[in-house]
Amino acid sequence: MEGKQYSECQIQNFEDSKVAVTEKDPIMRIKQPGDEIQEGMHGCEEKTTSETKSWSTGFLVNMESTVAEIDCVSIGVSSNDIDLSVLHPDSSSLPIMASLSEADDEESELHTWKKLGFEPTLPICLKFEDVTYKVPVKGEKTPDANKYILHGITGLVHPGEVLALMGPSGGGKTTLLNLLSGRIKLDSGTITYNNQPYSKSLKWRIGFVLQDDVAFPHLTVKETLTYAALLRLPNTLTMQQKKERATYVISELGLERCQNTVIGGTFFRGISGGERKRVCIANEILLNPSLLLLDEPTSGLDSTTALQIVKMLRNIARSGKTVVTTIHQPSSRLFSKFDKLILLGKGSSLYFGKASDAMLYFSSMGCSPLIAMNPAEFLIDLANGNIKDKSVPSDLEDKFFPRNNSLDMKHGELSQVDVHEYLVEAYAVKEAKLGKTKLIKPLLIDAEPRMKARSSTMEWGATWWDQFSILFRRGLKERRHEYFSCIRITQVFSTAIVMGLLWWRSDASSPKGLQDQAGLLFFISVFWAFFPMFTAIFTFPQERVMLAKERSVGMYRLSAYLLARMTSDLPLDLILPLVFLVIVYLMAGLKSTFTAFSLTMLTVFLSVVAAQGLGLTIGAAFMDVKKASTMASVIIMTSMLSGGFFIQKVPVFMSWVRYISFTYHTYRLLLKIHYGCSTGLDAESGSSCKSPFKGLRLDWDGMEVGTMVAMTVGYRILAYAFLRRMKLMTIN
Ligand SMILES: Nc1ncnc2c1ncn2[C@@H]1O[C@H](COP(=O)(O)OP(=O)(O)OP(=O)(O)O)[C@@H](O)[C@H]1O
Repeated sequence: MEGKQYSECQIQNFEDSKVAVTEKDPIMRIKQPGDEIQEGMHGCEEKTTSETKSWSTGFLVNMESTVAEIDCVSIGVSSNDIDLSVLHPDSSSLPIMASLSEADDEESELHTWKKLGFEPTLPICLKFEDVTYKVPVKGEKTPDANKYILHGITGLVHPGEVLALMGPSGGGKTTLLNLLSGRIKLDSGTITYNNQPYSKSLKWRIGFVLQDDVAFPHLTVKETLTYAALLRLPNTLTMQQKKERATYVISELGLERCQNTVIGGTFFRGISGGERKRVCIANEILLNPSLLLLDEPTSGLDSTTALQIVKMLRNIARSGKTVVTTIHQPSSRLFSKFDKLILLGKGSSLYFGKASDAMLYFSSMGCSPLIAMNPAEFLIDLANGNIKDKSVPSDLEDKFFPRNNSLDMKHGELSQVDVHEYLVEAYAVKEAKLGKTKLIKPLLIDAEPRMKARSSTMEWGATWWDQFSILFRRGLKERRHEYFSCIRITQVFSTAIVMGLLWWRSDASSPKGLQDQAGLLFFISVFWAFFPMFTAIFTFPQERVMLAKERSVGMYRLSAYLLARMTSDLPLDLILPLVFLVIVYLMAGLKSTFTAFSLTMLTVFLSVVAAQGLGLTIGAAFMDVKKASTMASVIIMTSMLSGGFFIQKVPVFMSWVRYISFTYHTYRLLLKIHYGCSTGLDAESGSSCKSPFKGLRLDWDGMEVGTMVAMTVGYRILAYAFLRRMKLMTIN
């Protein structure tokens, strides 16, 4: 097949997608009789003059019939994009192509895709040359002990193309993708976007779909995408336009059927895996990125769903975007959808070029499948150094074996390392022969002025207030299940009823009864400090990944998020204590005046928000539920013991502890509300208010309230500072 696999076709007229094709080199051999049926690949390189567009194409199609030759390839064309299908100048002799109907489907999909009312995308030509990345080896003392994850990777992808990064697990695909996205810094080599290095302005133009992308499990697909649109799309669009964009993307990605279904999580079902991947892609597509990077968008999906996703990516690319995706084990049909391919093995490049040429490249060095094999399987095998069921290149044989060994013996003896080394060397020779500059000669795209022009206007998608209100609404929706969570409600109800029964109609007129009631008030202080604190501890560690992801794409300000998060939690945090107190109050017979009840309620609210602040701070400081809860239990113990109920006479050097204990302040406030300022002067304490408790002043001085308010605010400021630090750690 060598030498004849390209045809030069010129398009002279492309009205209504009808094209006239003039063939300069009419023979393109697709399949020779007796060959295994090969599944299709295509690639194209566009050359544009003022009058005509021409492509040199390499194109193989699925063929059910045994056809020796086909004269030409081509072309469904619209003004900006090309979509290849197979035609023959003499349609009467056109063989039945398995892929024809599929091409028609894609054409119509492409057509609808292009109707997207998005602003034109800035085309990005991504070029990377000699990209090397290494990490220090842990435990090695010498500064030079590094593990090379990528060695000198070179490649190029144009707008309109899909570049696949393929290779075995651990080959370095994700690392390369991260480098291309600007998330991590390369050690040597260059990565350019329209011949410019990475800059902050590009952040808005690059969409990155992570391998295990995260989404809020309790939001529906529509809610997820609408909130993302409201927060991420530029301020120049109205709220209505942003919502319309979300709706449009939902329909374009075929998510209408599941738009009202929740995303789902570990313990409850939501949308399917394929739908989830599409939601993640939709999340990035919303922004109309110029460069879309995807890490394993098809992993865990069945072959039909995976094919749908890759077709969609191809259509996205055809609408003017540059798409780079990692892929594990594509089927041959799926493989045929890629324009370019980089085959990585142990961090080295084994092939870069048109996906359709990959098999030819390896066969040109004498390495072809000996049995029927999916091209992707063949390539992954090679990248793993597995030469079984493949012809062994003579150079490889000569290099590693004496001339008189039999072939079978040789197969047995060839190690994966030998094969890998040979392929790396062979590719380096090819690169040297072709010259890297030729291999990665980019199309000239004069995008610099446009790149600069929009960079400053894309800072925040919404004003601070809008961000706050959107995040507040999203928080309410995401946690609506918690508001009606049976576990929490049962916990509070049952504790209240048990307490009410234990202190049933308690009487504070006797010293013993008074002591019992003080115990009840102390328990209320403890419960409404620890319950909200423990709930708050989980907030940031649980949302850490989501927060880091959303902040890394500049979705909102941290202050807007923090305030929205705190306020959207308040309804539940205030309703539950209210219900609790009503039950306890009625059953336990506490001071039955409206003022006493209202003040008790306010005190408990204050305790809840202060304790919540501490919980948030601990969570933000550790960002790890286990560490945070260990720390919290120590604080709780200290706070409870120094609360003033168990011990009155604390050693002087430990007396300060009580002032940072909110149990202490809450307890004292409750005592003051219920027993303070009864009559006369307290002889023992010298206070103007007579206290029924020995040595305890119960006159109002505002100290407890002041301290609790200071804690409420102070802890939140601390939490903010810790979250800011997390931002520095996780986001470039
Ligand atoms: N920060 C790091 N420190 C140490 N090793 C790392 C680091 N990042 C990546 N690696 C190693 O580099 C290699 C390539 O990792 P990478 O995640 O890029 O592979 P991959 O091809 O994407 O694999 P998979 O297909 O399984 O996701 C792996 O061996 C990985 O353990």
